[in-house]
Amino acid sequence: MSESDLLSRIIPMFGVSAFAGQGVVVPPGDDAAVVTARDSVVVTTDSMVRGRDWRDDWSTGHDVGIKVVAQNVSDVAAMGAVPTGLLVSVAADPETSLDWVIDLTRGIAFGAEDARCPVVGGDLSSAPAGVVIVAVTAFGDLEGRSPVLRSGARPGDVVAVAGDLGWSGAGLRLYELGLVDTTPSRPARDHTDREKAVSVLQWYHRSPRPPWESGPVAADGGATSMIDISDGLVRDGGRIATASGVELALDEQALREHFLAGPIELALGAEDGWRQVLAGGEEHSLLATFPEGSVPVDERAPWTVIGRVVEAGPEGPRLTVGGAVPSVTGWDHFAG
Ligand SMILES: Nc1ncnc2c1ncn2[C@@H]1O[C@H](COP(=O)(O)OP(=O)(O)OP(=O)(O)O)[C@@H](O)[C@H]1O
Ligand SMILES: Cc1ncc(C[n+]2csc(CCOP(=O)(O)O)c2C)c(N)n1
Ligand SMILES: [Mg+2]
Repeated sequence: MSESDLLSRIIPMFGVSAFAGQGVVVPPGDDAAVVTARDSVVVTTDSMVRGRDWRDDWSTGHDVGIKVVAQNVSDVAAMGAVPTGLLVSVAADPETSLDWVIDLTRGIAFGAEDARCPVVGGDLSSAPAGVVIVAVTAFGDLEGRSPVLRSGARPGDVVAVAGDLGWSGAGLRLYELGLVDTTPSRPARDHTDREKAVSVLQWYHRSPRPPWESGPVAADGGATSMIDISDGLVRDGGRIATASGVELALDEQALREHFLAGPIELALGAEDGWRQVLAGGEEHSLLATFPEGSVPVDERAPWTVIGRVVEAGPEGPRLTVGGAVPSVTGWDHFAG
């Protein structure tokens, strides 16, 4: 199949016409798309690489599509913005099956629709044997809000999370332990049955649905800093601490109660599960700080208070859990 044949299959799947009038002036198909922007534009990019970010024996093309959209939309949300457009670039070994590419496209289209955000273009390229890379760029609109940076946390603020912690990391760990779940639809959250707990965690690892709507809610509520948790609570919380020059003093009891108890502890046990709560990557939940008394009340995706911001001590900016620096550090692509 030629490149233009493939594009003529892919582009209609994005159904951009549904978004006509919502900022897309020229849809995919020309040299570039044209979109309207009312204000400063939020822009971010995040890619996935076969073998590094997913394995074909665990994830379908559809899963990869959902996940790469989620990663990008959560970065937009972590600034306090709503997503307004996506660009999708695929570099694939020509042996990659057409079915896989179509499945990937369906997953991207599903994620984009869920985020109410059009795919406005992209690129197709071939890659050496075995290589498949999917790269997404996302645009966002702050709708008049000030961007929420990593650097605004102040002593006296409370630290809160929207979404779960450790689910994706626990799902990955369960795959690594040899459990293979390919439940086709989203399983119910289960706190009593181990098999169902395994299934829901592996599902979240394959196709996360972080609470990205909570980003603008947090910004409106006066969040002083925010980040999406892609490399684990400890590493990403540490980024807020460093950027803000403060200590994030997290409450071990609150973390264990809200995030370890339940599917993670059931599926992995307390010790391994706790590591995932602290250091599991790819969760894309939102971590934010708020002035005391202004944590938003959002029933759809509640914010859970997990600690406080305090002045940095002689050790400098850092993140502590129960008063100590955790021994786990989180994900780093290059740390080996
Ligand atoms: N190759 C690069 N060239 C220029 N800037 C980069 C490059 N890679 C990353 N950055 C910038 O460095 C910062 C941190 O990047 P990183 O990918 O760690 O983002 P993140 O938000 O922490 O992670 P994630 O994207 O998984 O949520 C971002 O501002 C990003 O734009
Ligand atoms: C096969 C396979 N091995 C390991 C992982 C785990 N993993 C990959 S990237 C990442 C952090 C976020 O990266 P980024 O900062 O690039 O978004 C994590 C935890 C996986 N998903 N699949
Ligand atoms: Mg991020």
